[in-house]
Amino acid sequence: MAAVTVLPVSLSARFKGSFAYFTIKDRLPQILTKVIDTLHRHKNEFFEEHGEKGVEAEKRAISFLSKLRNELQTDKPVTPLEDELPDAALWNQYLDYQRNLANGSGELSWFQSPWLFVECYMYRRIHAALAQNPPIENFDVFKEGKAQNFFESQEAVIALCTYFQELLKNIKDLDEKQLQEELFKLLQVSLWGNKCDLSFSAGGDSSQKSSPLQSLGNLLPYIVVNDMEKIWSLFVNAKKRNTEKSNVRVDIVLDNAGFELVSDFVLADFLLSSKLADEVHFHGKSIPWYVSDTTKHDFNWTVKQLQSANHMWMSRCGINWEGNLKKGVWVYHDHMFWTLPHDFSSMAGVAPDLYADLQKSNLIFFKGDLNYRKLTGDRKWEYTVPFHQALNKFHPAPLCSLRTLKSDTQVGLKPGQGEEIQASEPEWMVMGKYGIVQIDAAL
Ligand SMILES: O=P(O)(O)OC[C@H]1O[C@](O)(CO)[C@@H](O)[C@@H]1O
Ligand SMILES: [Mn+2]
Repeated sequence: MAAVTVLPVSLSARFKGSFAYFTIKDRLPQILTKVIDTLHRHKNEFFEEHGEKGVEAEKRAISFLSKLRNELQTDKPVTPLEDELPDAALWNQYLDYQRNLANGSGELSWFQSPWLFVECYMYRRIHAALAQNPPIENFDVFKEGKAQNFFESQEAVIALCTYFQELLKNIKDLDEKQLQEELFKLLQVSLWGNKCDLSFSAGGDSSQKSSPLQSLGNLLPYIVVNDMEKIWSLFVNAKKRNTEKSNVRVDIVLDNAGFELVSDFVLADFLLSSKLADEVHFHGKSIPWYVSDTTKHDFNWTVKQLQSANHMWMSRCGINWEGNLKKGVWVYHDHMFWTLPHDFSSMAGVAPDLYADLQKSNLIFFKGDLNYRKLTGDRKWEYTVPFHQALNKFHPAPLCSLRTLKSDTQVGLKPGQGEEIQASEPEWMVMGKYGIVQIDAAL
């Protein structure tokens, strides 16, 4: 008989004093308040664009959001979605599933439910507040914040683009060792780029201020799982095996727009320019999500911003990247699954088309904290549980998480390692100071 794996409990605000508890109690209401303020501030714009209809829609959206905030703060049951958006049925099935898991203990409230579920649910309701209210249905309440993060990171973007364009000049002459070193640097830039998300700071300033390359050495000790050597082996093996027959494909499941996205673009460009890979597939969100996550609009906007920048190397990057998209060696995808509440172990069942697509990849990078939570099911794992086990059969292809820790779940540590860091820095799992480059692949 096959062994049945017992999964640990889900993180949840029902554990008073936990990070989930503080997130739901403090941070989520703050985010909702900011969203409401944003809509207020755009009232005139809605009027100018759509007349009275625009203002009425804004009022309806605000009242829907105030009701949502009230439900959250008074720990009301999580209610089925009432809109007719294409994913509503899947959401409501998931809500039923969560209710059944709770052993029919009645309605599932905000503070009693799994954290991952209610947090995703809040963003889905924010989306509904707009999507149900034409003519402002396409307004992205987080757009301004994402743009601001990009502009405030300008110096870091310039430093990175300049470094990269210099590197490209002699990339053909680099030997294996040097290529490996450059790959490691750009992986780390993309990893630390994940510090710059906006839901963590509840929409406050979180831009990249210093030069992203200079500090890498100092940050190295904070990478608590470092599988960079394995990534290198994976590329070397993939090249050997694939020679002329088929392309080496890398996928990047994106996280935040702003500096992090630029760091992902640079990594993707490096993989092609160094010929370690032949095509890169990016996966973004189809609705505004977790304040700073990348949508198709953010993706294209960022490439355009770089292209038209008043700085030679920035614009060179933007022009090259636009070219990559036109040539089809860079491909942007979005899929409804990324904004469902399910963890990734359900992907093969819920979104078999996406799973099948990812199976074509030689290596999938998952950026950021939320993706890590979804990879590992957002559970109270022991630190030493192997990553492969926590993935709970999710394995479309070799995969790697590039994530700074902003939630209290972490697997794949050495015995005693977690306890040791905890002793010197009790908040280490939630402060965004530590990071992982964690791979699951048969090498
Ligand atoms: O952009 P990231 O790295 O996925 O982080 C999202 C953040 O939102 C959270 O879900 C907190 O609300 C944390 O897990 C994390 O801090
Ligand atoms: Mn994010």
